[in-house]
Amino acid sequence: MDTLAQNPPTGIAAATTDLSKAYGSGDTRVVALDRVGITFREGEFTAIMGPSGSGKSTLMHCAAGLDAFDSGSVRIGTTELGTLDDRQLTRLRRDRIGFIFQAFNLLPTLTALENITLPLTIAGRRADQQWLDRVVAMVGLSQRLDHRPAQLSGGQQQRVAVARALASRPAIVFGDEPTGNLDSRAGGEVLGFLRDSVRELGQTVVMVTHDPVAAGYADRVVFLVDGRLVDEMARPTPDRVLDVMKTFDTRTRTS
Ligand SMILES: Nc1ncnc2c1ncn2[C@@H]1O[C@H](COP(=O)(O)OP(=O)(O)OP(=O)(O)O)[C@@H](O)[C@H]1O
Repeated sequence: MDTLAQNPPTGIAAATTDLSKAYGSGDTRVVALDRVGITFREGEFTAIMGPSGSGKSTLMHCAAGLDAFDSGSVRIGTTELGTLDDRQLTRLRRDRIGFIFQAFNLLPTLTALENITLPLTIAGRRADQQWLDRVVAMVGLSQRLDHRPAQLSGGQQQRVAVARALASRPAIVFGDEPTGNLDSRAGGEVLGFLRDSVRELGQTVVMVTHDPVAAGYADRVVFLVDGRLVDEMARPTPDRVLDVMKTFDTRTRTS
């Protein structure tokens, strides 16, 4: 697939416009996303934060083509997800999007290298060896490529998952609490690698997190409350993020 021809550079890796989604109906209807408009620029690291139930995971899943939405639009590059059928959507996810989840989701019988290249193998694509070497070196796994997941620490396993997400050089990488299962040191390493992938490799990364320290690694933080985008912060620090989160606690308690 000639992705460049289909997707001329726009500087925008992904964007949502008036994105809305509700679960259930009648008395049990919950509006998870309420007309969310957000742009993820190429080469930028964005953290999505907000109180529990504010719609973070729903936003990520809709933006990544994992979940259907009710109205509005989502685009990856210049491709509108609403125009794709299931088969095209599956292909877009496979070819253009990288995923990192809280659980590492590695296959236990495969080596680190086989896990990293598995999505390419499934897609029938050859790895760009130079790119793969850079990614593997960046996450510090060069000496451990023959190890199986059980022979790696949690932090190392998540580094394999980071390399797997980057291996196809996707348009955008989505992480759902990627450090949720790691201690603070291993989590800090993984976040450092994600930041390096943005700084050194020009990747675009979007991460859902509860952790102000994790958000401090991002270039900007967007805040959701009750399915709405309510605030945004450039060059976040953990303290400033915490201050904003505290105002949400107060609002929730007094509403
Ligand atoms: N499958 C579902 N069925 C019904 N309601 C759902 C479903 N998934 C999410 N919701 C509701 O939609 C709202 C947003 O949920 P979502 O998981 O996106 O929030 P979140 O900010 O990611 O929460 P958390 O931080 O607790 O993971 C919540 O009120 C949640 O209860």
